[in-house]
Amino acid sequence: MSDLAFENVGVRYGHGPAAHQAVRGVSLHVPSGRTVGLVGESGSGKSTLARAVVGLHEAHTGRILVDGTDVVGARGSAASVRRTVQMVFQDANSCLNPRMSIGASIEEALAVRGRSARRDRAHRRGEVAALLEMVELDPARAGDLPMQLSGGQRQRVAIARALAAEPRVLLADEITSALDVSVQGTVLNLLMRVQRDLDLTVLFISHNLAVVRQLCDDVAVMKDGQVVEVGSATEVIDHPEHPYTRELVRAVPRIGTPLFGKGTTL
Ligand SMILES: Nc1ncnc2c1ncn2[C@@H]1O[C@H](COP(=O)(O)OP(=O)(O)OP(=O)(O)O)[C@@H](O)[C@H]1O
Repeated sequence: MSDLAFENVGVRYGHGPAAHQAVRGVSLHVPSGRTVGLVGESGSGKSTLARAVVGLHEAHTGRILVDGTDVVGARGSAASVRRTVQMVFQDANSCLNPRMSIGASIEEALAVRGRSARRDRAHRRGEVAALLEMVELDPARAGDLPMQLSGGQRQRVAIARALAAEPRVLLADEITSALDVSVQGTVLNLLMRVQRDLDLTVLFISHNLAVVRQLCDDVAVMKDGQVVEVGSATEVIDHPEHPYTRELVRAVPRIGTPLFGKGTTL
């Protein structure tokens, strides 16, 4: 378990007058072992904020604290603290080499983190098998290529790769939105189980307020690079205070309500 805190974080793209301020003065706390949802319309800065934690973008103001250590521009021991944070993306293909078996991909993630690098082959295979089992994939499939797996299975492999690093904080960026609706639930159930079993601290980015309400303890709402409302997920979604949150909640289609005029329902 680890505590993740954003203090007055700003991230911009580009420099000078043309710079685009994607994240502006965000302060947010993701307490140890809790799951916090991050919602907001497309372009509100959710991915940028998460990517700044793992160093894919540099925050130009503020601090990002993992267990009290600032990981912005981290070097040395702070860089090793940052490695306790792993991110899973919407598109599993972005982290999987199409020519590498899924077992080799997971083994690579183990080696990068120094786990297994000096162990013998049988030991490494055992670790890969355990990770595949953890994400509910048959270890006998370790030799499969990504293309031999379904989208949901590939996302499980991406989660296994992230877990190979023994993270304490997981950033989940729209991890089911590229998947068929029928498999989204199984991947989300897996995430919930893994979070509980490993006591992970999770920042869960999603457009799906119903999922956030079910999965998350708290939720933060982002608009134009800023957090405009934060609170318990049920409270914020059931009783939104900020006009923008109300708009987001209103935009969620409800079963039985007309979608495109009379007679068309979900
Ligand atoms: N690499 C980039 N270079 C320049 N601008 C970028 C870059 N990535 C994102 N942006 C801009 O920064 C803003 C925030 O984008 P970001 O992807 O963080 O939003 P988001 O809330 O995650 O959106 P989505 O829900 O669509 O993923 C947007 O205006 C976007 O166009």
